Amino acid sequence: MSENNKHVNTESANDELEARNYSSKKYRTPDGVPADIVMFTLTKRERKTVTKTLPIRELKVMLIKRKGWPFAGRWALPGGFCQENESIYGAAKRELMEETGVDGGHLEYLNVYSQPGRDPRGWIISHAFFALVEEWMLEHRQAADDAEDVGLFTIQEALEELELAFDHRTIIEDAYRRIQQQMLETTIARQFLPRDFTLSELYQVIQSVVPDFEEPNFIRKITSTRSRKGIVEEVRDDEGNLVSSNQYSQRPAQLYRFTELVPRLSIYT
Ligand SMILES: Nc1ncnc2c1ncn2[C@@H]1O[C@H](COP(=O)(O)OP(=O)(O)OC[C@H]2O[C@@H](O)[C@H](O)[C@@H]2O)[C@@H](O)[C@H]1O
Repeated sequence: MSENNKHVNTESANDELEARNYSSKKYRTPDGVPADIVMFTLTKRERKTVTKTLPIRELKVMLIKRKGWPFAGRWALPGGFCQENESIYGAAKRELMEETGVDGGHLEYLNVYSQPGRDPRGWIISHAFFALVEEWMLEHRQAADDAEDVGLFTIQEALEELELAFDHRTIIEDAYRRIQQQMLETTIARQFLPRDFTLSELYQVIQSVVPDFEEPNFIRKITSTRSRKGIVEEVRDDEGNLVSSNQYSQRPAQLYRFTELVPRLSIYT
């Protein structure tokens, strides 16, 4: 036996011994690891006006009223405990499926919430995600056994008017900041728009998530500046003619769609 092999054998014998003597029971471990989801949707209501105009779009967050202790009667994010045989992402996906009946959609990791005392039941570390879902997905939601009531709230209502459970206010604040940032730096607006849309609709969607967004040269910038050109393209019919729509305006407006291009914005360009 070579010196090298001898070394490997002793090492694995040591490992085996250590594995046999190891017990995680000797240590204090968390009492639970839930996944919480901030589910955002953009509601769309047609206005009752004579002239054609854009519908009212509002960013809403879905909350569930808790039935039992802790925080009975308070509004909370949908969430549930991760089981031993699944990943945290898997638990979040399962929760999203239970709440919306839809498999898929935009689900993204937000942050971990581990402040001691955040859950009176013990050492419970929550991993939060955010999801962008379409309003119709939430309409089909059946109230789950553990939920008393479910509601869609504006961010202002959720943060300023409701008494929320656990540290869910902080989670919602963080998620809101994240989607505002993403709305300005990525093409997530596509999650809230039909495939073909006008640039006024895109502008409105951005503003409904980032209310202080104002760009007087929006159309010129999105269609012609070097860093943004190629993110959206004009819709054309089979003959190559431009397609427009007068659904929300008196005069027909050009339709656009997002391309597959991933914008790489730099602070230097
Ligand atoms: N410590 C625990 N670990 C694993 N499963 C548990 C635990 N406590 C209860 N459960 C199981 O989970 C079920 C409760 O599930 P939910 O109602 O989904 O959980 P909830 O009470 O809402 O707890 C999740 C919430 O805790 C917060 O820390 C977190 O932010 C999340 O919103 C119970 O019926 C029970 O079967």
